[in-house]
Amino acid sequence: MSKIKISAVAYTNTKAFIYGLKHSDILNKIDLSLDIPSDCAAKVISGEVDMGLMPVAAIPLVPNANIVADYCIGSDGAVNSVFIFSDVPVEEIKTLRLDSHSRTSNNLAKVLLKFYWKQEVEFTADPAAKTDAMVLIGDRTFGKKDDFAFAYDMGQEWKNFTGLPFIYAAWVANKEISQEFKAEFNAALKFGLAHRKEVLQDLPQTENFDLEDYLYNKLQFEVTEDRKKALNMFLEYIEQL
Ligand SMILES: C=C(O[C@@H]1C=C(C(=O)O)C=C[C@H]1O)C(=O)O
Repeated sequence: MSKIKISAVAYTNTKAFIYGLKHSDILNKIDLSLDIPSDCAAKVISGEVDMGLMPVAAIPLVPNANIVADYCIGSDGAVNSVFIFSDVPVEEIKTLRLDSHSRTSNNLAKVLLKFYWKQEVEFTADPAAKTDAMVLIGDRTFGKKDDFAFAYDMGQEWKNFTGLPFIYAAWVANKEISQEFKAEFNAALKFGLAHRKEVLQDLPQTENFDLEDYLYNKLQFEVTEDRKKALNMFLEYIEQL
């Protein structure tokens, strides 16, 4: 049987899932690559891999997209790794630099600025551009919150806007995946989440950042009904951008 090709996010938020996959027999049935989120999306879209933990904003671009696991990268309010960092308060943001690693959070910033804060903002993907504010996600944000005049946690801002939790990345396949494989995959992810203590022990200490709080409280990993509702709402907002 040929192996199922999988791309997963290379950030700390995915370490428990990777721990689960590596401590399960499923490891022999998959071909796993770890990538930045925008590359996960590109690989699932192009068919280079069969499934990936990919930014949900890219789901509409995936042929035959289907969510194949009960777990995700989510939050209910603040997530502490998805930010708009800004020199000015949000009402004064005129220009914003997007994060080349991101697909979901770049769109979340656009949705929040347009529909929640009602700001007209010019966006750029040029990493050298000088702007009022920028989107930054993942491990590169750890401990950076106090370096900026304003730090907007977009998980929290989405909750303020909609009252809902959020889902940043989901396990999405571009083809039919067997029930048997899905069950084994879910069990491996669940095992990893149950062993976050071991995962924490292996992580390098990070200054000004509470990794335990991040892995146990800020990040939430279940695909709940409210999170699905948030996903549909988010994708509808993206269509109206
Ligand atoms: C919570 C996070 O969620 C992520 C944000 C993503 C995005 O913005 O496209 C994609 C995958 C997740 O890693 C994070 O990276 O900090």
